Amino acid sequence: MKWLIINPLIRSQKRVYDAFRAQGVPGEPFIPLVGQLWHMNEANKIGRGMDYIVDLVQKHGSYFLFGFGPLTRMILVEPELISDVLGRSNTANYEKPPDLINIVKPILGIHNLLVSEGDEHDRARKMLNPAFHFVNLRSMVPIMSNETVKAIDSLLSLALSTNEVNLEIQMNSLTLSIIASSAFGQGFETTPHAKESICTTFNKVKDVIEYRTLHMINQIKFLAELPFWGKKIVDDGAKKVNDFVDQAIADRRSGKSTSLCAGQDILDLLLNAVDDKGESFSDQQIRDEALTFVLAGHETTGNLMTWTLYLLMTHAEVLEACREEVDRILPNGTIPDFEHMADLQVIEAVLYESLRLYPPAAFIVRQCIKEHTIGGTNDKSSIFIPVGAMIVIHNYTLHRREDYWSCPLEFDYKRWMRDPVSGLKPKLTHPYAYLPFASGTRNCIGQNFAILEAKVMFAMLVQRCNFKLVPGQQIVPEMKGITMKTKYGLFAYVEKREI
Ligand code: HEM
Repeated sequence: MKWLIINPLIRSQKRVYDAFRAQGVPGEPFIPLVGQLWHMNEANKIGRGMDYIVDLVQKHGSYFLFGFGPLTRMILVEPELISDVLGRSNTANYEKPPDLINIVKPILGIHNLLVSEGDEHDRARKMLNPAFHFVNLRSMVPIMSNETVKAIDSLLSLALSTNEVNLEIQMNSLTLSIIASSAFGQGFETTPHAKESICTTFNKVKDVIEYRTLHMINQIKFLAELPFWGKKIVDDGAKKVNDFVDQAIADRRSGKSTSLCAGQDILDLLLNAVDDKGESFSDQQIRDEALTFVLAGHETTGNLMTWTLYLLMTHAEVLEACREEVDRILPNGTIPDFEHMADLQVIEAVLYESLRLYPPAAFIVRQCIKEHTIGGTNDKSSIFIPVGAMIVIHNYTLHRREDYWSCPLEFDYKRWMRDPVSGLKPKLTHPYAYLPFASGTRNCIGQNFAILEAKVMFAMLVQRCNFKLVPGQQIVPEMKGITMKTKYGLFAYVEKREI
């Protein structure tokens, strides 16, 4: 009892709580084991889960303490302080939180970009950074557009048979197809039933992981190891997905399968990546990294698409501006390619604004492993961060701060339009006021891929479909697993647009 609960979940959490309170950091009261979970669940039930934190910022200011179940967290929405947590000078003082590791470990292992630390992470990041430069992603644009054509066909036939369509499910399935086809190539498309079987298994495992995370099972190590609450589904599913990826790697190595595009896909890039000494990744590392891209890359981008379509359906003038641009740059149903991307400026601005109001990664968590001070050493506003402290950078609230954004709750894509002469994006009021892809050494390696993919999908959906929101729905954001989705789905009538 003492080692499982009292020490890790009560004493150590209270120690961190007291260390912050002694410095005058405001916060909600310390309640052992449950913290403010009850309040948060009540807010979630009525669709105010995200706004609950917005309200706490109103109450306490831009940093404060909050009990996420047994775990004490410091919520941070102050850009200057955030820059000290995410910035390069303090990288060595933080790690990813153990609960994130528990969440992803069953399917991705621990040797991957998302959760590895130190030299292992630095090496992999250096080896993979070049792969995600815009130019290297160029060859994958046809995979993105081909998958979107297929998804639009099935979306339209589904709409004919069922009348209303849940766009959230459709968008997540499209982005899963794109990232998996970009990661595994031919085998994914041509092996009989591989695509359906792997996607279904992957989604089933993710659903169980989501359930276990919502019920605090993944966050508490000894609970996560017990053979209950869907653990077998996760273990069996992970084995099936891993076996498939091992086969895809073996087939690519032996030349039995190739990428689905003219150039290299993600699997080729992983196979060809070398470190400073000219050494490659092992097969197990390639498998874990490929699956990490699939997990980190599909739901985030799927949610971006869902929220963007919601905003499009509720802002007629935005739809009009997008249509005008798409019909001019991609006339008569032209399929977008890499060369069109720079010209799709309204489409791009709409996506950035959507990421501001509805960031799929609604918060970023770091655990302090070496004590230090943020906010300047002598300053009255400085905060000493003790070892074990968990910092939550709450993007959803940060992106809605009145002092950093004019009319923060308005959907105004024009704030992101590039300068027509220089082509540069407008300057932010603070570099750490907008963090949909995080920042610093652990920022999102896939952000170029995500923006490219979202531009292709969004431009084609605007070009080829008419969307109308099914009236009477409540559309509210909620954290599910590690991303922010709609609480009840996003239902729309979809029709083919004549082009
Ligand atoms: C709209 C889409 C996306 C959003 C909003 C997003 C957001 C983020 C954020 C906020 C992080 C930092 C997480 C943290 O520090 O805890 C992250 C990391 C990461 N993302 Fe993304 N992501 C997106 C798409 C993608 C795609 C398409 C891929 C892969 C192709 C990807 C791969 C990764 C990986 C591997 C990491 C870990 C990087 C590291 O720690 O070195 N993401 N992402």
